[in-house]
Amino acid sequence: MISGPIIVMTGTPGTGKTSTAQLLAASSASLDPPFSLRHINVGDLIKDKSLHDGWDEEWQSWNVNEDKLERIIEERPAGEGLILDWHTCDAYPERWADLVVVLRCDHTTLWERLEKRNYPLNKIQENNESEIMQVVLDEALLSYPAEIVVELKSDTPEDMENNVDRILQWAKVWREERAQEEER
Ligand SMILES: Nc1ncnc2c1ncn2[C@@H]1O[C@H](COP(=O)(O)OP(=O)(O)OP(=O)(O)O)[C@@H](O)[C@H]1O
Repeated sequence: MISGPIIVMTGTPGTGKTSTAQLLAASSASLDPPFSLRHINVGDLIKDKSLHDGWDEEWQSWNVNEDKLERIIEERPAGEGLILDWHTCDAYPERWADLVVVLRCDHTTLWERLEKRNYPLNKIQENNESEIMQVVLDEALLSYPAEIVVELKSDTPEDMENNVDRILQWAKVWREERAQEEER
C-alpha cells in the first residue's frame, strides 16, 4: 500500500493552521476514493507523549527530542498521510515533507485574532512582527526545497476553503503519481 504524504502545515500563531488542518483532514475522508490524512497537533503531541528533553525558558518552547518524534511519525499505519501542524518546522528532517504549507495572514487581522484569544500584548506584538517579517516563510525556505513550499493567504473563511481545495488537488495528483511509480 502507498504510504500517504506528509504535509507540513506551518505559519505564525493565529494564521489558521489548526482550523485549516482540521478542515483538510475532514475533507480528505470524503474524497472518492477516500484519502486518509490525519491531523497531528505537534505541540500537543510533544507535550502529551513527552517527546522532549525539557522546557526552554529562553525560547518558551520544548526542546524537542527529534528521535522520539521521528519514531512516532514513521510508525504510522500504512496508507495514512499526515498533516503536521506546528508554528515551526525546524524539528523535522527535510526528507519528511512532501509539501510544506506556510499560511499567511494580514497583520491587522492577525492582531485581532490574537487579541480575541487574550494573548498578552507583548506576545501579540512579537507574533505580528514575525508575520510582517515573514519569519516562518523564510525558515521553511531555508529548511526545504523551494518547489515543495507553498505560501497561502488565510485571511477569510473563503481563503481557507480554497486552500483546502488546492491541497486536496495536490494530494490527488501525488497519489496518482505514486500509484504509477509502483506499477513500473
Ligand atoms: N482563514 C480564516 N478566516 C477566518 N478566520 C480564521 C481563518 N483561519 C483561522 N481563523 C480563526 O483564527 C483563529 C486562530 O486559528 P487557528 O487556531 O486555526 O490558528 P493557528 O495558526 O493554529 O494558531 P496556533 O499556532 O496558536 O495554534 C481561530 O479563531 C480561527 O477560527
